[in-house]
Amino acid sequence: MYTVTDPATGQLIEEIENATDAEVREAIERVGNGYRRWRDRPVAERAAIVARAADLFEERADELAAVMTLEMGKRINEGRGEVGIVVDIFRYYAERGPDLIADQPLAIRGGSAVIRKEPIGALLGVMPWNFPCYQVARFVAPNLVLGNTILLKHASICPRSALAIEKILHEAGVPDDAYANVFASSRQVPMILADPRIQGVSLTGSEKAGISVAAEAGRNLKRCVLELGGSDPLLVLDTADLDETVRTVATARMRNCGQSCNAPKRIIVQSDLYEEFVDRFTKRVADYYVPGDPSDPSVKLPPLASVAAADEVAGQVARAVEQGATLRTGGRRGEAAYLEATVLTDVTPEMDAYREEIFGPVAILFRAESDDHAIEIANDSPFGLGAAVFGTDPARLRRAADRLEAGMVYFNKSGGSQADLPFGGIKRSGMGRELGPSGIEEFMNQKSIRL
Ligand SMILES: O=CCCCC(=O)O
Repeated sequence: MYTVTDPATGQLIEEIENATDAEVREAIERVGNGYRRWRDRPVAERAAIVARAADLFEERADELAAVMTLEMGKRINEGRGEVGIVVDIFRYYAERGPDLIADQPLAIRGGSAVIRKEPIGALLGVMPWNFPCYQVARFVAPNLVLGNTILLKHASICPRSALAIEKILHEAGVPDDAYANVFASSRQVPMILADPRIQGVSLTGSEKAGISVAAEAGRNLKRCVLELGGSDPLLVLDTADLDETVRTVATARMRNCGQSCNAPKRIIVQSDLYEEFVDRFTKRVADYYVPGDPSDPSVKLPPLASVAAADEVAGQVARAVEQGATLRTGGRRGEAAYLEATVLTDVTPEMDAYREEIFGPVAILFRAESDDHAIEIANDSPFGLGAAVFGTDPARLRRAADRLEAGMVYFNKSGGSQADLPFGGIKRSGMGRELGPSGIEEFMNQKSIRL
């Protein structure tokens, strides 16, 4: 069942039946048959359609933000911000896409060749609830410009976002056999991947979902991009302005109610700053991140996306405390899907919280005795999505960046996607890249033509 439940009140608003197997098969057939027609249209036409989609997303930013607030509790202003990134992504691929997929001449021994950049077919996208519009955009925009067609299975708590996105794409001129939303269940994903018309899958989601989709993709020899969890480290090596660093780090951790794969979930602070940092950070979190109605633009801490998500995170916090961590602030569940913003310290490698991802408004602070120690703690994780280093000495920042096991490193800033910068991780954070030039290459046939 796809459901709309307001996480701020717990009220069930709408239920939508899952698609039947016959409906899923019909959708596969549609995007499978539509592939050659879409691929054969000139790239300039596909890019113009993607540019029109950008305009429509921009026009409907308020409407989309309101849908996200209702479905998964996103703060209304963050929803508008998310749609802003979506617009950038569609515009980036509309403008840069045609060049990114132009023939690439290659001098080779004994002659010359050209790398022709072609689409591969119909693709499946399996998308999560934390950024209902952005996650779809970074998969869909490059692939539509390239000439692939798309079957989209959105998260079961975001059916209205899924339909609003489909409507925009169709109104922009994407034919309904080039993009189709399907309310499939996770159990129908293997059947979709087994179909010969589907050539690849992109999943953003949990490690568990990644393992199951990767296994099906492997069994069926389908290409796959996985953007999974993270427990990103943020290193504070030194600072010229502690209050500003504290504010920036707290904002990064609490953004989207802490439900970002690339949020800085482990904050590692040099020992000479540690005590002061912990005090000021705890005060900032306790005073500023007061829970409230996500549709009120002045509210800083919305509910989590669902009661189940809030229960899970509250359970992780309780277990950490049982295992010996210090709870500096927060930790209590509120009504519906609310959970107080939380700060934990004294988390040790023996505790579950040391290694697992905590997908909610919970910051864990660690003390490091040196840069090397900070890097050692940062790398002691099964994940490798992003990392951030804060400091004033460019040489120390660069040295840390060289040694951090992560797909992305940011200096004096934490995460924050941008259309032209590749995004992705290593280790258990997944494989492949989205956004930037790399994002259009994942489902591309780089055909070698020996002239
Ligand atoms: O959950 C991952 C999405 C990242 C969003 C962002 O960087 O803005």
